[in-house]
Amino acid sequence: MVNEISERVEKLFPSLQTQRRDLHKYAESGWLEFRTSTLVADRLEKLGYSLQLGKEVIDAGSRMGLPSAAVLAQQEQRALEQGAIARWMPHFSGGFTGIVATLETGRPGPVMGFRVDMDALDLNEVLEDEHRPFREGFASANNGMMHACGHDGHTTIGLGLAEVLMQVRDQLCGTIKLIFQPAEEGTRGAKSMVEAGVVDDVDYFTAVHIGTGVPANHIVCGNDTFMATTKLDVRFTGVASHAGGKPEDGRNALLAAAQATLGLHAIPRHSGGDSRINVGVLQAGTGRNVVPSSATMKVETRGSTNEVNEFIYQQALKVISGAAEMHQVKFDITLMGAAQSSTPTPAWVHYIHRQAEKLGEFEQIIDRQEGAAGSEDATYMMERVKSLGGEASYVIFGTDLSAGHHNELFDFDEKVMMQGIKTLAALALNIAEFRGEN
Ligand SMILES: O=C(O)C[C@H](NC(=O)Cc1c[nH]c2ccccc12)C(=O)O
Repeated sequence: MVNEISERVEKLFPSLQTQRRDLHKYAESGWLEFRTSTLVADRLEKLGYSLQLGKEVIDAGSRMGLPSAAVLAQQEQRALEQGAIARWMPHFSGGFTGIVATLETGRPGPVMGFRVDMDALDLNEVLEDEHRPFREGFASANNGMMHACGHDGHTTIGLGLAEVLMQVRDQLCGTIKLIFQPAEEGTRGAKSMVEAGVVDDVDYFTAVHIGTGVPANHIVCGNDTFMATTKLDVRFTGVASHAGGKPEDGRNALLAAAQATLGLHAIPRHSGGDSRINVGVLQAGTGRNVVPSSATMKVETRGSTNEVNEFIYQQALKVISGAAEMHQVKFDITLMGAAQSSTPTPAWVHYIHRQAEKLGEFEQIIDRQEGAAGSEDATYMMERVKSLGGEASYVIFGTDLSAGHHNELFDFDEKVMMQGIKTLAALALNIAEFRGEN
């Protein structure tokens, strides 16, 4: 069985590479994955999956950090010009770029959910010969959007998995659910899929990432370093006035934002775990001799537990309103993204470990590892599945990187996509083992 899967996946490699490079070239940021999602839907339908699309799998009100209507419309147009398949577009229009593909095997068994993400980062790719994607003609054609976190690889893994599982469908049981999620960056998309009920029937859930500093040919079966996080946009609104003639008439939004920034970074640590705070953007003012009447900030809080993050978040709200009060300016806060902390379930991690072992191509198979803490909104899906009694994990496939994640020179060794597909396919094929039915 293992050999059969390996051979099937290896045969797919040239098409996986072509697929990944096409997605890389037409990188699309969160909620703007219009071209990507039409191609994914089309492919999955051709493979024979039943599809749920757009509003069926995305709860409109739970979307966070959605671009403006103008940007959505303009990017939809851009996608069509770049080869998006028009007949699928009505499903995704307006920022509903999510897909769930289901394969009912017709044999009794559990529902297995696999989640991949599809979005690029707001980043300009390096367009120079030192960077392979440019050298080989698949660097991003979209200014300010770049696949610099490997989600082009994740989407391709999802499509490759779909193809292989369909090939071996006679050997599968239960139901396979492939979840293609928008807007992971900024932790904006997963919650809307959870609120649409996408994972409510999933018994065994697995999300994947490539890279993240894990060496090539290593696999982490149960990554558990996720920090809970909240992302806030803050806008201060004051009153402009003559900085020389009537400074007392002004209400200084720049000072409020600056005060808030220092106050945010002075929030105490928490004995319950690690925390982070970052003011990543601060923009204010219009002219040298004008008391600044507007300021905007982009802020994120993180905590190693939901409780620690909640503490930092609540403190942050007080700091922001205190700074506004101090300078007599108005403020409003928009929640732009959020994720939870989550730990995988040990039995599922153990099962993944055994399947990875059987593949016989990993040099190291690790259950968990201490690591640089990042955040991931797949944690919403993991926590929902766990709360309903299911199993969940987050698997990392190591790979050589040309530069770190979120860097303009990021690229990965495409062979990792095969390891990803093989491992996930093995999880589905051998599920009877986990259920103790063998
Ligand atoms: O908060 C975000 O915007 C998500 C973003 N997420 C990632 O970069 C993914 C990530 C970071 N660290 C890890 C470790 C394992 C898997 C995935 C990751 C982050 O932490 O800034």
